[in-house]
Amino acid sequence: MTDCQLYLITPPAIDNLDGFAHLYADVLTAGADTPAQVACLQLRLKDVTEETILRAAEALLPLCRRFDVALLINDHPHLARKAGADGVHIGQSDTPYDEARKILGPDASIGVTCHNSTHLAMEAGEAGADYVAFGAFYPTETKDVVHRADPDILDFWSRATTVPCVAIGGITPDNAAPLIEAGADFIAVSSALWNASDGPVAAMGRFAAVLGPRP
Ligand SMILES: Cc1ncc(COP(=O)(O)OP(=O)(O)O)c(N)n1
Ligand SMILES: Cc1nc(C(=O)O)sc1CCOP(=O)(O)O
Ligand SMILES: [Mg+2]
Repeated sequence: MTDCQLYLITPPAIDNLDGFAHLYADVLTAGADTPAQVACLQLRLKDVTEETILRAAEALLPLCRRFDVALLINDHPHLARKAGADGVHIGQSDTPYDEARKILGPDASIGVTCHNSTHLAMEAGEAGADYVAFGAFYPTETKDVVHRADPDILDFWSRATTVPCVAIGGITPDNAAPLIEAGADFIAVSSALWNASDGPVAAMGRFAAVLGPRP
């Protein structure tokens, strides 16, 4: 039994926004009322203009609202605010937490990358982060990762604090179980869903099976 939920991350490029929005709606429909119900979507577009990010947010936000999914924007607190998104995810080299909080206000969700460091996570948690993210747990082609994390950090973190933790990096339906068992509150997934050979909806079904029944 788990209350771990799915945290989806968009592909780094979306060529056909209408097509992607339809696919996203299908994924959310497949996940609705299942254990894998999606808690969050992070819009993570790289090497695109601010206008492109805002247009994507505008297309995806109504679907997020309809299915009660939080929309977070990667890297850009100003764009998150402009888009009316629920918050931002920032890394260690992005806008500092305090500045992001000033831009977004007290009600926004702000998540912080903490690699494999409980020290970074303590700093983020004490500053007020809504979640901390550990990774990469497995090899990934979505991003060049420097830091690798071990499930033990999830176990330690979930016993020691009440700040939610996200596990990220190469997570698939086949390798997610140790992270869920170790205490991840969310598993963040990109390529295992969007690039699944039998399609994202089928992959959603496999994540639902791994997450098991809700408590
Ligand atoms: C949930 C989650 N965790 C970690 C990251 C990585 O953030 P960052 O280190 O800023 O790297 P980029 O994603 O910006 O390339 C994330 N995006 N989401
Ligand atoms: C965006 C990102 N950040 C990571 C980190 O370790 O901080 S790993 C990663 C890629 C996540 O995509 P996939 O599920 O395709 O591996
Ligand atoms: Mg970043």
